Amino acid sequence: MKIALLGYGKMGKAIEKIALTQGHEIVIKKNDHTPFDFKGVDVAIDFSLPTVAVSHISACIHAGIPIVSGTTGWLAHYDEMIALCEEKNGSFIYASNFSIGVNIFFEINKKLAQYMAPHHSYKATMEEIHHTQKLDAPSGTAITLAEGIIGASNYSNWKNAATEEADTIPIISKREGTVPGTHVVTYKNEIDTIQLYHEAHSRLGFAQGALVAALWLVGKKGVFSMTDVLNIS
Ligand SMILES: NC(=O)C1=CN([C@@H]2O[C@H](COP(=O)(O)OP(=O)(O)OC[C@H]3O[C@@H](n4cnc5c(N)ncnc54)[C@H](O)[C@@H]3O)[C@@H](O)[C@H]2O)C=CC1
Ligand SMILES: O=C(O)C1=N[C@H](C(=O)O)C[C@H](O)C1
Repeated sequence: MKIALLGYGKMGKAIEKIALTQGHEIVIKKNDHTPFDFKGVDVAIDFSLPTVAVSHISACIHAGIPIVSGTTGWLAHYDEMIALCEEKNGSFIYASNFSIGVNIFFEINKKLAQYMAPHHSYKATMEEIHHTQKLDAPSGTAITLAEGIIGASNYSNWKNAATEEADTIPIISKREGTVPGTHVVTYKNEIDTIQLYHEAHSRLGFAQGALVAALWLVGKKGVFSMTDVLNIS
């Protein structure tokens, strides 16, 4: 496959490394606002900036190029991109986290939230730890985890702060060194504590998952998610 990397930073480079070993070709490495041309591109993968992702997704959909985006922090425009993809009969996947481990974690998180829902004495909290270069907070993964709990319980909001509000999940964000990504979901009452913990050891899982998703998307039309790609849930 001929792949366009829209954003050639830590993730773009990690994806390139795997793609080349599998015989794919990187035909675009876009790292700034310089205009580019999609000629000969089979699929595009966007890992750029929260302020840039929407222009990448929109350009790909208009050009009829399947687009996988892992950039976080632009979700205020998600519904707009879905509508555009449907209108133009495009091909689009967004995932806050492409690793298989985290996508399994997402499913367990939803199931645990269902079990915990009747037990009001437990308070849910979340912590995410990432490297100091990360621009957005909370992480996209933490937002997906919070939405998973909200969809299966009496919680109706999340807040990126410590809060005692009964209907709100507090998400604490920490930025430390080069941490690739750690997420912890905790339920606690006076009697005990239950925790779900995921720690990425490197960016390999994110990069592998994004490449799998990109190859899967070629030839398909519509808006998809990692649950479609991995056939889980
Ligand atoms: N969904 C997932 O599994 C994962 C998502 N991410 C997200 O992906 C995004 C990128 O992460 P990293 O690669 O670690 O960041 P990074 O900062 O290493 O790379 C971003 C790159 O975008 C480039 N860029 C800036 N302006 C641009 C423009 N106009 N067009 C194209 N590229 C431009 C920068 O020069 C930089 O090289 C972040 O939003 C991060 O949260 C990161 C890891 C996994
Ligand atoms: O910025 C990162 O590095 C990561 N971002 C994603 C997120 O915001 O959840 C995924 C992963 O945790 C790494």
